[in-house]
This record gives sequence, structure tokens and C-alpha cells, in this order.
Amino acid sequence: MLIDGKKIAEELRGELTGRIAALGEAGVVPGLVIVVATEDEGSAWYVRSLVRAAGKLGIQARTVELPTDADAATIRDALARAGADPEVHGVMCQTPLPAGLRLEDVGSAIPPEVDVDGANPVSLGLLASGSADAFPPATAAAVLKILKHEDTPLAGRRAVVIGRSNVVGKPAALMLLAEHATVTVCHSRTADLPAVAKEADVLVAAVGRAQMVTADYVKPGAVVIDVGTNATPDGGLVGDVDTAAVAEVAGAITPVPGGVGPVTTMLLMSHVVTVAERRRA
Ligand SMILES: Nc1nc(=O)c2c([nH]1)NC[C@@H]1CN(c3ccc(C(=O)N[C@@H](CCC(=O)O)C(=O)O)cc3)C=[N+]21
Repeated sequence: MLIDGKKIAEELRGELTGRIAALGEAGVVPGLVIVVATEDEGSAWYVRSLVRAAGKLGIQARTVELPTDADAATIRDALARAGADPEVHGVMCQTPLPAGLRLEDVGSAIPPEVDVDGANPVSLGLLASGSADAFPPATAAAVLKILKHEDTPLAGRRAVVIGRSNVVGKPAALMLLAEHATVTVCHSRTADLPAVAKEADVLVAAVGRAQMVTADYVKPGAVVIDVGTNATPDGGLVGDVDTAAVAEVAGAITPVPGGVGPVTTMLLMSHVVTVAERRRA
């Protein structure tokens, strides 16, 4: 069974429309600032998609474009300035960053209150300690949103996350843990990865390697969430999972495109609206 991420995103859009209308009645327009210091095509696509989605919803989104060789101080300054603006409810920093910079190094300049894509290590720490205040990265939040939407049982089940990045693998694992799953995090040095993956009732692929997860990684009936967005030479997009082959064994699977991506965009918007609601309260 293919999970329809676009449909879930449309449901989220419906909820957001009402929340944004309520804010509008109080004279509040949610604002998002996206700091960009990359010319990466995938990242540029995502920024355009965020600005478009924001516009349709009535969220004010603007980008701050920095040179692709901007240093950490310049990026931190842009993030901190945006974060200090009372009309801004969300600040995000696009990846990839200029060579040598890690998101963790600049993300700490985003005030945690407006850290809508969980880039500040403080947000990750709050998430790890079970705080309901911190925003997880939108992509990791999308993984859990999809599982909940599909009523996937998590408590007591085996979840395997392939990938340990601070933006997807690690926060997704923490959120699965909070749902009482028994969580295993795999990575490039995991011995016999297919065998470990095959234990999973819920398998999350967040490695960034095109179609790496094949049918022999998947337990029959497992729910497979594909976080990968890998560009193909002909301009297409494929996930980390060999969707056609895995769909033969999995109970349910998210496609790429049309799976995690559209839900991610909508959850980022939802985080911005949450900040506006909190500030009003
Ligand atoms: N700080 C940061 N956070 C991010 O979350 C982040 C980032 N930087 N840099 C760039 C990548 C890329 N990314 C995508 C999100 C959604 C789709 C998406 O919705 N894709 C559509 C299809 C796109 C197409 O057809 O080309 C889909 O999956 O259906 C793609 C890519 C988030 N990223």
C-alpha cells in the first residue's frame, strides 16, 4: 500500500487555514524567514516550495540570500537578526551550508522559541529530554505525523532508523522512543544492516543514498517511511528505498515524490503558526 503524503499535506493545510484565519482576526500575520547561503538545486526547489506554500496560506515568508562562501559569523548574524524581529515567528537556515560549516555551528544563533526547523542544538536537547516546547526538524516531524495518520502501532514495536543525522535520523529516533517504540539507529558502520533492518516493524530510511533499501531489508508487512530525496541524472527524484521492489513485501510505504516531502513543507508552516499562537497567548 502506498501512503499518500500529498493527501495528508492537504488535510494539514485545512487545519492551518483555520488557525491562520483566527490569528488574522487578531491582526497577526505569521512570518517566516529563510536564510539561504547555497545554490544547491534541491535546496532552491525546497525554498521556492516553502515560499509558495506560505503565500497560499497567508504566511509572510521572505528569504535572506547570502553569498555561497558566507562565514559562520555572517550566517549567525542573519539568523539572530531575523530571530529578534517581533514580526517573525519562524527562522530557518537552509542546508547545505558553505564548505566547512555545520548546521549545529550556525543554528545556535536561532532563538529556540522561533527555531521552527529544529536547527539549534538546544532544540534537539529539549526534544531528547521530552519537552513539548521544542520544535523537531520538520522532516523528522513528518515521519511521525505520517505514522500517526496511518494509525501505525508504535508502543512496544521495533523501529529501525537508518541514518543518524541531527536533522532527521537522530530526532526521528527520539520521537519514536517517546512513542514507546524499541528503537535501533543504524549508520554506515552498522554490521549486517539488512539483517538489522529486517527486524523492524517500522523502518525509516534517512541515509541519502538512492534506492539503497531493497526488499531484503524489509520484514513482510513492515511500514516503510522513505525520507530520501536524491536527484537522478535525468532531473527526477528518487528516495532511499527501491519503492517498487519494497512495496511487494512492505505493509505500507511512502513514495518519493509524494510522501514525506509534502508533509514536511506543511509541518514547517504549522510550526510557524504555533509560534504566532504562543506569542499571542
Ligand atoms: N534546513 C533544512 N531543512 C530541510 O528540511 C531541508 C534543507 N535544509 N535543505 C534542502 C532539503 C530538501 N528538502 C525537501 C523537502 C521537501 C521536498 C518535497 O516536498 N519534494 C516533493 C517533490 C519534488 C520534486 O518533484 O522535485 C515530494 O517529495 O513530493 C523535497 C526536498 C528539505 N530540505
